[in-house]
Amino acid sequence: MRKIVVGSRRSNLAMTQSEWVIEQLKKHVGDKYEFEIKKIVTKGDQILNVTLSKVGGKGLFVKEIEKAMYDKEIDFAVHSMKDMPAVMPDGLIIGSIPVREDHRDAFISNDHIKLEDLPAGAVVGTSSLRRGSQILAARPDLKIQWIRGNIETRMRKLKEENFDAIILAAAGLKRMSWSEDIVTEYLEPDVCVPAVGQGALAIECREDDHELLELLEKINDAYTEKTVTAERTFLHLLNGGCQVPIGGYAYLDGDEVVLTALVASSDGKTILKETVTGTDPHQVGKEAAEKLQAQGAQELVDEAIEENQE
Ligand SMILES: NCc1[nH]cc(CCC(=O)O)c1CC(=O)O
Repeated sequence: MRKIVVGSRRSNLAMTQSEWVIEQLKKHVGDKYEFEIKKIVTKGDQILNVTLSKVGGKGLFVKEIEKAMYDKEIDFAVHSMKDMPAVMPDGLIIGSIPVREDHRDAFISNDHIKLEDLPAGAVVGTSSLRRGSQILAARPDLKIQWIRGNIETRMRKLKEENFDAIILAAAGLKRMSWSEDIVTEYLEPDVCVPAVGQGALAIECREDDHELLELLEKINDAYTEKTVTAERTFLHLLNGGCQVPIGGYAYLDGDEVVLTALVASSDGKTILKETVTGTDPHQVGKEAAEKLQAQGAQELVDEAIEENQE
């Protein structure tokens, strides 16, 4: 009997996600395999008081885990899709994309005041340029203040510090079984385009582990894979890391992928948004990138990268 070692960040969300994946796999393998979770501390988990975009962005959460995979200390790792770099390192692949959780952002305010009813000058906490930008586009009279920490920490800061509202991914709340009562409203993509891949998981493994790949294939979700592929193709072509407000959300309408893609300025004054439809997710992602580029998206990305290097 083969023991499969799952590498996981030690946060509650990461552990919950890893456990969820193991549960799904067990439905297909019976007791043919044994699973074990190995906790790994990443740089991103250690640096808590700096804006993520300033310390190198997404790669921070995955490097140590990838090393453990090369060294065969672990066999696969469960990541939030939105934390995955656009390009996979040599020898590693996304072996499976399970069914997506809720893709939306959840708006959580003190006294359950909705976004449109917040008084002028109210403070919204987020560490996401994408969320900040779209909130300011809808409500230029609000203030965005950076907030970091896991869900528990942010909820505590909402109550104890000078925040009127915070925004969290609905998926994280749902996976952690937080009551929906804490959510004031879910922001639909027409108000706040989610992060590319938000709510989806990526299972990363060695590309030559064919036995494991065959197993992971069983929990791959074709709908999620297709839509996330369109979103990630768009992200990759615009070369947008965490430095620029960027978002993308796709769903299927019959055979067709419908992708809404966004690139914006941090102050929310420039919002470039396009919706593209087609049957080939790569083509749809590419077309969305081209359409936004034609509107000046690359300039926004380049400006943001320059600002970040100062
Ligand atoms: N940015 C951090 C992060 N990465 C993944 C999730 C959980 C949601 C998901 O799976 O997309 C979160 C929390 C959040 O954005 O509120």
